[in-house]
Amino acid sequence: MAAQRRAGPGGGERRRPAGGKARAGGTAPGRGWALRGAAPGAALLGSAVLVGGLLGWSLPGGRQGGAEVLARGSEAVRDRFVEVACSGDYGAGRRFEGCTPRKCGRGVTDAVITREEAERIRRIAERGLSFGGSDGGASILDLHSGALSMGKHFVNLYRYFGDKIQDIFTEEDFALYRDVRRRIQEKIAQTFGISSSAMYLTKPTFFSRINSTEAKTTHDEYWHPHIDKVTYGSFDYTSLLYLSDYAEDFGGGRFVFMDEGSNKTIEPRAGRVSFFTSGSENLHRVEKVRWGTRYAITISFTCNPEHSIGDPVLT
Ligand SMILES: O=C(O)CCC(=O)C(=O)O
Ligand SMILES: [Fe+2]
Repeated sequence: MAAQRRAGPGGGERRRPAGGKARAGGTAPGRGWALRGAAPGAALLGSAVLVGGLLGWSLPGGRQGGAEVLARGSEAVRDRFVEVACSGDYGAGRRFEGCTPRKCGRGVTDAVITREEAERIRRIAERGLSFGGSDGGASILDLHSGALSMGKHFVNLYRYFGDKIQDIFTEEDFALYRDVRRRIQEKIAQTFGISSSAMYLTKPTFFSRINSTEAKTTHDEYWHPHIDKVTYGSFDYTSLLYLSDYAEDFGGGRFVFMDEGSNKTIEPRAGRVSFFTSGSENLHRVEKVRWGTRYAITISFTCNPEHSIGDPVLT
């Protein structure tokens, strides 16, 4: 799902956290939420460079109804990686040595974050989201900016609660969030052969909670095909940490890489990390959730230090 970069919600900016990585700019992260319509959809599907190298890919999950399953919910995946040819999306702008993708692809692992950690993280999301929630089926909470879905709009949780925020989140919550982010960053760096210190957390990085309630605004329309680099601009590497189980906690809601000729599906599983280069080699969508509630975090990285954001801290 994609938080929209334009159209700022009432969320606005949280006071600058002390410490953490320096953030240039300081414009409101977590602005809005919803895809830019279906704009990147069909046209990009045709033009995307998606002919994967499929290195090391031995059909682990098997085929299902015309789509290949890259990772089933019922299996614990140690390390799975599928290389795809990089699109031209990384050439036009500045290239950052040790970070800008030379190797592109998709990885899935259930071995970086434990199910127990995922459950603790999900409780943080549930707590924060309990103060708001979209009227439609898709709500977000961005711990970096404080943006929280509320009805048809967004509010800023930090502005709303002020110092009382410490009654909602604890330092341990934030420490766990930081640690999870760091381990995912290292996994991405190792997999793509880049330097972890040359990549930076970027915005939006946010929790999502999706149920089957009908969409009320475009912010609720998470299911459109999109390319993260196009939708969010600064992304070079996208990661998703799933916090609930496909077919147990919710139905529908699978993640789909839309390749020419065939789709590749990832079934969410608590503790599962899926990560991929953010260019048009990885056009994707999320199926509509049919029942239950699906929790995930989108954690995004950039190679451009100017787009870096700091970890959230309780101040
Ligand atoms: O939650 C997911 O599986 C995907 C989310 C996504 O595509 C996004 O945040 O850009
Ligand atoms: Fe996305």
